[in-house]
Parts: sequence; structure tokens; C-alpha cells
Amino acid sequence: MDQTKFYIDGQWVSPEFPRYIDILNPADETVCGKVAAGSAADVDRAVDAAKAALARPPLSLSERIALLYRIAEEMEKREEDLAQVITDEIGVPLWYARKGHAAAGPAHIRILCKELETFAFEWIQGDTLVTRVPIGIAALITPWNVPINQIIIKVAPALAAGCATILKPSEIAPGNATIIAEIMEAAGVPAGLFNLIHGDGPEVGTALSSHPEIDMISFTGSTRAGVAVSQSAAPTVKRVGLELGGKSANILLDDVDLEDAVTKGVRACFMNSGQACSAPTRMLVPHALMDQAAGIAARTANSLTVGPPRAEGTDLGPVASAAQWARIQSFIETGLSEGGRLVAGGPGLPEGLNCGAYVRPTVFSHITPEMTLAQQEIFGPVLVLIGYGDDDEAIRIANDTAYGLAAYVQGKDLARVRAIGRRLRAGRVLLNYPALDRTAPFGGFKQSGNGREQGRYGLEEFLEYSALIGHGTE
Ligand SMILES: NC(=O)c1ccc[n+]([C@@H]2O[C@H](COP(=O)([O-])OP(=O)(O)OC[C@H]3O[C@@H](n4cnc5c(N)ncnc54)[C@H](O)[C@@H]3O)[C@@H](O)[C@H]2O)c1
Repeated sequence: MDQTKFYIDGQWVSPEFPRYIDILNPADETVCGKVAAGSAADVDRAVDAAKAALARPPLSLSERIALLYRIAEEMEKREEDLAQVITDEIGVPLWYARKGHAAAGPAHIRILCKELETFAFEWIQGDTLVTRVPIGIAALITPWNVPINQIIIKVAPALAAGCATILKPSEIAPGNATIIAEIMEAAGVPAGLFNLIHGDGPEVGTALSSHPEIDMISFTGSTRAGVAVSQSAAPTVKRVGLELGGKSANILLDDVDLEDAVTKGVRACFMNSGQACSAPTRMLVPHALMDQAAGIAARTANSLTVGPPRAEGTDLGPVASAAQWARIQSFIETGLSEGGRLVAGGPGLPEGLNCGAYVRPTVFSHITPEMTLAQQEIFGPVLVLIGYGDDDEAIRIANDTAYGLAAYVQGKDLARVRAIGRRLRAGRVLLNYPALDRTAPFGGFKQSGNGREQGRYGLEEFLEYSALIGHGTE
């Protein structure tokens, strides 16, 4: 795959100033490719292409729906390529790269197409016509952890709204974005409506967020970078949609089937090697059940196989980079120094592995709410167990971090589970490990962000209201 070019105005073009970033395979620390790093000059080119595209007659709604279906079909044809590159670049086990990563894109697009069939883009209100029009040029900045999912839940609704897009994917996992650009080309996206520029945050990201002719930034990534994006976007008063970090609580009530709830909670926390923004990383258990829950959690963690992502039976591959590995190790050391009780895993490489960014599935019990491990996003396979007294205290602890992305409640008494769920300050509250719902809004409270993605909620992000007052009812 040639990643030395960008896709701008329907053409594969070289960067204005050649500069390249090595792509590292976290499983064996080898260089598995190189990607061009863009600059403000490339952003200007993409903005010009986007402006020209928006100046042409827009696609009708039915043309946009047909285009999205073609994109979904082209994505399905490239699913295996997408899965392979995800495994190389971020170390996700191949089975999960196929099922959890590559298959997500077409699924989101098909849901969006269904929503579009009934979505109201305009209506009469008294003497006024209220319309919902595309916001204009949308820059999309995405992370490496679930990269295909994050790209598609931005690109698809932006195109559905009628926007022109400029995508800057993560420089750590650029390959899937290059394939997605090939998919857009194969699906016949009109020139300039989808543009791809690779590069890093400080250079390309800042050029996008500060650009006066870009109308919106849709950003997914760390809270640190989300704040930087907001600051550099402020002088141009563009809309900024933020999907940021999380530290989601999983409340286990005292009537729960403990074996089942703890096992599922551990597995959910360690999915994608713990690199999921909405992972249930804080397990809240009644004090009286702490020792028992810790035993089950330790047993579950120890039963998981950490190994090469293409090996048969691997549950957890490496984390995405050496930097991420070092960060996680330092959190594990902090947990030990602050007095957390280590019941599984711990520092260093797992037994039998002597290179690669592999982390031992780690569980701390008897963590208290003010400890670092109870407050900060670790973004690796590290679960903490926190004890609580009654339901009110569980809710207080669950709500007591800077984040508010997701929360989970497990219990037999559905009325109690629901009542607790309503009191949790999180954008997604999952009751009794429900099935995946891609039509539900996805986004956070507090420092987890301010946007909503998926289905009709994602589409609304890319629309502006325009009121034609005095329009009349005809
Ligand atoms: N809420 C969500 O929907 C969601 C989903 C996935 C990941 N995340 C979060 O993403 C983070 C992990 O991803 P990451 O390590 O790639 O995050 P990151 O913030 O380091 O990078 C994300 C993207 O932002 C770019 N970037 C970095 N600094 C920038 C700047 N100053 N200006 C503009 N762009 C900049 C990067 O190049 C990358 O494309 C975690 O915190 C995770 O919780 C959130």
C-alpha cells in the first residue's frame, strides 16, 4: 500500500513538503510502513477542493443515500484488507480486527441510510420554513484505537448531511484510512467531498482546527488533544464536536450473579487490550463481596491469552505502541505505590514474551475512589475494583470522575437497575450487559466530550438550522 500520497480533490497527490513518519508494528517493534506527514499547505489544498465541491450543485438526498450504500458495499469488499492492516498497525488479534473493527463500518452506514429515509430536513412552523442544511466543510480528526469505526461514524453522517470532508486519521494507524480513501474513490464520491491528509496533530491537526474556512471539527481522541483543538478553533468560532476519554464505572449490585457479572465485566474491560474509550474500567462492588469479586476477576484475567495477534487463541495482542506500553506500566507502578492490592498481572512483559508492547492483564482490588487508578484513564488492560456501601454511595463514586462517557449497572431487580441508571451522569448507560445498539447516541458528559455520534444523532452534528421567516405555508 502506498501511503506516501494524500487523496485530495479526487486525486492521489504527493505532499507539498515531503516528510514521512515510520509506522511501527507493536507486536515485534519492526517498521511496517511509512506514511507521508502533511502540512498547512496540504490543508489549504484540501480546503480549496472542498470549497469547489460545495460550490457545485449538491447531491439530492436519494443520491446521497445511494452513494452511502455503494460505500458500504465497497467496504465489504475490502474487509479483509482492513482487518489485516489493523492487526499490523495496532496489534489487535486478527479475529477481532475482522469482527470488531472491519465489520463495523458497513453496519453503521446501513443504519444511517435507514435513518435518512425518514429524517426531516425541513418543515413549516407557522409562517416559517425551518431547514436543516449542511454545516459546510467538516474536518474529521480520529484516533488509533478503533480507527475504522471512528472514521466511518464521522465521514458517513457528514456526507449524508451534504458536507465536504477532510479526514486526518491517527498517524499511528493510517493504513485503514488509506484503504477507506480507496473505497471512497471506488464508490464514486464526487471530487472534493472526501479528502484525506495524513500527518500529526500539532501540524495537520492544528492547521485544520485553526483554519478560517473550515466550518466544523469533529474530533475523537484524548481529552488533552480535545482541549487543544477547542482552543485553536475558538478564534474562528467553528463548531467543535468532541468525543474524548472515559473512566467508566460498572456497578455490580448485591443481588447480582457475581460469577457471571464479574467475568463479563473483566472481559469487557480487556477487549481491544483495554484500549476502548467506553471500557468498564472501574468495577464497583459491595464491600462484603470485594474479596469474592477480586478472586473471580483474578481468575478471569489469568485465563486470558496474551500473544501475537495472528496466533490461534490470542485474546489480547500487544497495546498499540511502545509509548502506550510505558504509560500503562507507570500507572501499574502508581497503583502499587498508592496501596492498591494487585490480584492479577502487574508490571513487565507477560511470561514467555520478550519483545513487543504486551501488557499483563492486570487487576487491582481495594482501590479507593481518590486514588489515581480510580480517576485517570489508563487505556490499557488494567481493571480496578472499588468497594461501596449502599446504592447512593455507588452512584456517588460512579459519578465522581472528570469523565462521563459510559456507565454500567448489573443487578437482578430491574426497577432498581433502571433507577440507578437514570442517576448516572454518562452519555451511555448499559444495563445488564445489553446487546450492541449502533442506533443509540454515543458521546459523553463532562470531560468525555460534547458531541453525539451514530445514527440520526451523528447526522445532526453536521447540520445547521436555517429559518426562512415569512416563507408562508405553501
Ligand atoms: N469518546 C469517544 O468516542 C472515543 C473513541 C475512541 C477513543 N477515544 C479516546 O481517544 C484517546 C486515544 O486515542 P489517541 O491516543 O489517538 O488520542 P490523541 O488525542 O493522542 O490523538 C487523536 C487524534 O488527534 C490528533 N491530535 C493530537 N494532538 C492534536 C492537536 N493538538 N490538534 C489536533 N489534533 C491533534 C492525533 O494526531 C490523532 O489523529 C483516548 O483518550 C480515548 O478515550 C474516545
